Amino acid sequence: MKKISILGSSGSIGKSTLDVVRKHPDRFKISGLAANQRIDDLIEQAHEFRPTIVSVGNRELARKVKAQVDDSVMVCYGEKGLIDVACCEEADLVMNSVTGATGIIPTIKALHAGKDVAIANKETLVAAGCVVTKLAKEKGCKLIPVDSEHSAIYQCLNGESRDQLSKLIITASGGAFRDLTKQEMTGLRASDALKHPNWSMGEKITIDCATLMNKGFEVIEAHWLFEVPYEQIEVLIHRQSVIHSMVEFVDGSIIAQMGMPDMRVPIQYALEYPNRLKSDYPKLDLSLISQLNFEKPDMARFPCLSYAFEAGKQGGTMPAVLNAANEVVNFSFRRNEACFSDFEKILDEVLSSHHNIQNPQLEDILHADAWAREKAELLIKRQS
Ligand SMILES: NC(=O)C1=CN([C@@H]2O[C@H](COP(=O)(O)OP(=O)(O)OC[C@H]3O[C@@H](n4cnc5c(N)ncnc54)[C@H](OP(=O)(O)O)[C@@H]3O)[C@@H](O)[C@H]2O)C=CC1
Ligand SMILES: CC(=O)[C@@H](O)[C@H](O)COP(=O)(O)O
Ligand SMILES: [Mn+2]
Repeated sequence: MKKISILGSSGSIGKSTLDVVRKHPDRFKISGLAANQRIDDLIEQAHEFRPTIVSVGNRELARKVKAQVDDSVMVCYGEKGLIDVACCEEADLVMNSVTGATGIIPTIKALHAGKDVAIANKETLVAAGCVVTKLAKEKGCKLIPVDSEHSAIYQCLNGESRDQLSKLIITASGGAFRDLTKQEMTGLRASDALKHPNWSMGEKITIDCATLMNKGFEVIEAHWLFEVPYEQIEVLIHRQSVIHSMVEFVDGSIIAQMGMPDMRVPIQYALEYPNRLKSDYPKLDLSLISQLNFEKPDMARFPCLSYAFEAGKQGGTMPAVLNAANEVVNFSFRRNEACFSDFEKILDEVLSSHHNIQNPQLEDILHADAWAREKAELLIKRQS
């Protein structure tokens, strides 16, 4: 039995992870669960999966949870609670599926505690990839990709020699605005951006898909996970989201991983890696798909993708700044306090006024993150 702690159990990835666990009671057991605000979901999960520790966003919510779960369950809260769940003694593997830079410290603490981490929380790798990947190596812990593209690449690289890799090809649906001109995108709101063509996910990532920032983050994520230079990472729009990503080798062969757009597949692969378990998830029937389309991304319509390539290449604290400023604009956009064109404008302004620090320590990253949030918030306030 592998014991798993889930950070972000009330979210989209968290719930899909619990569904995988539910389907394989002989293989997985839940040791800890952490949510933030959605305590009703967490309480229900605690009743079903019987973790030894749970955590929620604050003390008041923890008090409510305590009154409704078994006495034996330890109930924590806040930043420390998230860390306590990540480091709980029982856990063999931590699924990090919180959103945003909140995931950085719990990932680091889990690795320090010797846990393998299944990493869905891409913002941790974007902002602190240098620190986290180095630490995982030092501690001999696995950092297993959950993001569908990175799981695909992980599978394509299985058994291959790294020096024969020629490039990674990360596929992208193109997001909700893929068929619109730049002009048509200006007036659009969060409710429009939330209509992802292929995947059902949390709101923050779905908005990031509409700006192609999600794809930009995935480029940086791939750079750190697979130690591949940015010049060897390509993005390809593939509107069906059936090929989850590809790897090209020096002989010109391309290996692709395919499947239905269902996150339970990469999640299950991460939980059971390097083995595969039987599943009853809907299978891909290629005879029902009349065509697979591919096109180059349009950086002029989607400047966030080029910001990410640029920030990744500059390295240092630049990706942390990009991530933090994006979190602020994304949040404001969802509250109708920023418009779609603010992603381009505000991120450009924050990035160009940042004094980059190369080879950053964790403190430099956290400091850059805080600086970028403040700067982006100020810019949004100023223009409204
Ligand atoms: N959804 C998907 O298919 C994919 C997601 N990812 C990545 O996985 C991560 C999660 O995405 P997704 O599941 O869609 O997001 P959701 O918004 O659905 O879920 C986020 C989860 O994180 C929790 N959370 C947020 N902030 C805190 C905090 N401060 N402390 C504790 N818990 C917190 C939420 O708690 P609560 O709801 O209780 O407030 C919720 O459980 C993101 O980094 C995303 O980029 C990557 C690939 C695919
Ligand atoms: C499911 C998943 O991995 C998401 O990160 C996905 O990549 C979103 O789709 P697009 O970014 O291709 O729109
Ligand atoms: Mn993805």
